[in-house]
Amino acid sequence: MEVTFYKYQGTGNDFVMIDNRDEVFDLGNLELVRRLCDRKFGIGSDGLIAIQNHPDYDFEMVYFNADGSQSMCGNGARCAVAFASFLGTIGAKTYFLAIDGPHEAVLAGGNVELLMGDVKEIEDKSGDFFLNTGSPHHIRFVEQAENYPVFEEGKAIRFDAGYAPAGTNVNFVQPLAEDEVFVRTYERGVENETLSCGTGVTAAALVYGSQRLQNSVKINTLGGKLSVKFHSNPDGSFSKIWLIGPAEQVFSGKINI
Ligand SMILES: N[C@@H](CCC[C@H](N)C(=O)O)C(=O)O
Repeated sequence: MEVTFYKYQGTGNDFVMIDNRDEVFDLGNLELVRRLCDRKFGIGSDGLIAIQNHPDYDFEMVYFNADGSQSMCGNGARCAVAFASFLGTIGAKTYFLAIDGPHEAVLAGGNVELLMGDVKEIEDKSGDFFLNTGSPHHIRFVEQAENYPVFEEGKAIRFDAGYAPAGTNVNFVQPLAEDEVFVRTYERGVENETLSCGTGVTAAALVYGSQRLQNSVKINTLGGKLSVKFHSNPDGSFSKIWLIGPAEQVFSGKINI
């Protein structure tokens, strides 16, 4: 069967996008997900997203990492909103469902502004930090992210016994100014560094912003710029967390599945 796919990228985090409102794509076929994401034998991407109809929301986003595992994807969700807009199923504002629950998003000035789920707490990990922004993230501050061995160190922390069996994504964060950081991320499920990770930069912004008493943090990644705004609560939790940045369609095509 021939299926039309679309390729999207959000600050270099790239996704195969499928319009699955007619449910032609079998979401149980993880072998197919892995093949489509494969950069040699398939289309090539960090993950695959299917947009589905849902009775209570504008749409449901179903996200898979390139290895077929599932979690929340911030950049993917921004791309899914841009895709839903391209399909004409939403206006400038939307309310949709992802694996971690409901999200609002706004299309404004070429960006997609995504309301992330509330975050309960930041855990101290002997000078590093851990928090869940829809996906699990380890945060380590480094002086020079540019030359840091992100793959080697990231892989070691991702598979550390302390995070087993689920594992974690790992972010290396270099402070640039009181309200600005550079972030490089090793992603679980891609098992490599990606050019940007939305839930990762959100985690980095919450940790850095709460240390510097900033509620808005500019983010630089290898794939481009994002920003994160949030509200810090007295009990250590965070709410009204907005991840803001570009999301664009790169190309579309047809593939036999
Ligand atoms: N790239 C994503 C994160 C995707 C999920 C992650 N790899 C995991 O399995 O936890 C993002 O933009 O948030």
